[in-house]
Amino acid sequence: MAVYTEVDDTTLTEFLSNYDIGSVISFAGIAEGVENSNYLLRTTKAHFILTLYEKRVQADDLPFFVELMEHLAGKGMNCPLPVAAKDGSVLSEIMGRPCAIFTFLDGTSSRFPNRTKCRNLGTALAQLHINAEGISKTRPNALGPESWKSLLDSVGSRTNELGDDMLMQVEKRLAHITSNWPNDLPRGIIHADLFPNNVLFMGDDLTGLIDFYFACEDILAYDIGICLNSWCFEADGSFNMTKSRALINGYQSVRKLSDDEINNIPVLAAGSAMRFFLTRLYDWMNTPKDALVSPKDPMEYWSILRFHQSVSGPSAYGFYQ
Ligand SMILES: Nc1ncnc2c1ncn2[C@@H]1O[C@H](COP(=O)(O)OP(=O)(O)O)[C@@H](O)[C@H]1O
Ligand SMILES: N[C@@H](CCOP(=O)(O)O)C(=O)O
Repeated sequence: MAVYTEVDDTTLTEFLSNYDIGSVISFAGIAEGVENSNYLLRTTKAHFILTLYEKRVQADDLPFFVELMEHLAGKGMNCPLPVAAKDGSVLSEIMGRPCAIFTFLDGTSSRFPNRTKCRNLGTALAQLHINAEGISKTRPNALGPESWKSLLDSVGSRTNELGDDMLMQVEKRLAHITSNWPNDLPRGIIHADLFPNNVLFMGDDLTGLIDFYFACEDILAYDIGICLNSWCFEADGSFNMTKSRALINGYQSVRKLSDDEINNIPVLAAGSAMRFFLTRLYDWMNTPKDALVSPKDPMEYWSILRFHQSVSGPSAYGFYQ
């Protein structure tokens, strides 16, 4: 379960005395998630989420994430709002970790979202891209293409534990992606981790976007690649073009893609698959066997990557049909 840092009752009570959010009814660690520790905090006033930042989140980036969530919520998007303490601050510290309290969003995530949810996700993604314009802070993508080679090198020959010649194969595919990477597509703030577990629904209605801790400035259409990979592949590894078309149509109902963006979808989706393959590979090799959180399978993203490098063009995703 994703609770890396336990919070004891005395520390919690002292911490909450800085907020005007009612008295605690219950406080429990949340099993989902892999990056941070999250607690569901129920008080006499409302439900909240207490997040303690762990692993990949840099404390210096927190003001950007907080501004982004406040900015998007201000534009009417359903994303968590940071809750200010009595002194007006939203970022704090507990058990030696940076932390913040957020509003709780209703809804549940789906492991295998249907076509309607895919369309609604596409619409929300485009709204996020447009609504994020104008925020004052920015953040480069710490996990962008220029970071991939050093991530792979940090695992090195242990990559071959995944299969014969795996290191060489990854290097070859990585070189192919980076040498074809587009550098003149529209850029903006992207979510960069909008997997189904980070999107909440009631029925098929999208009720919330969460987990903005990989958000950064990058190619907008790269975010579509991330979503195609995490929303449109079935449990058996097959690509579902009906879902892909729905996602893309939802996106384009808000923000039209240029031909240049569309033609680059295969390489952007392959790059996204490479990024998640590499972080999963790193975690696979570096997570202690007795850790509370199980690392995710890198090979799932290897097979997704191979799909994108085998397609003949954007029609494989439902474009121009
Ligand atoms: N604001 C929120 N409202 C409702 N549930 C939330 C909220 N933030 C987090 N959660 C719950 O906590 C889980 C883990 O959160 P997440 O941000 O994905 O963690 P991590 O950053 O560790 O991946 C989510 O799957 C969701 O169940
Ligand atoms: N989505 C990433 C891992 C990050 O997990 P999250 O719970 O923060 O979305 C992956 O699947 O590799």
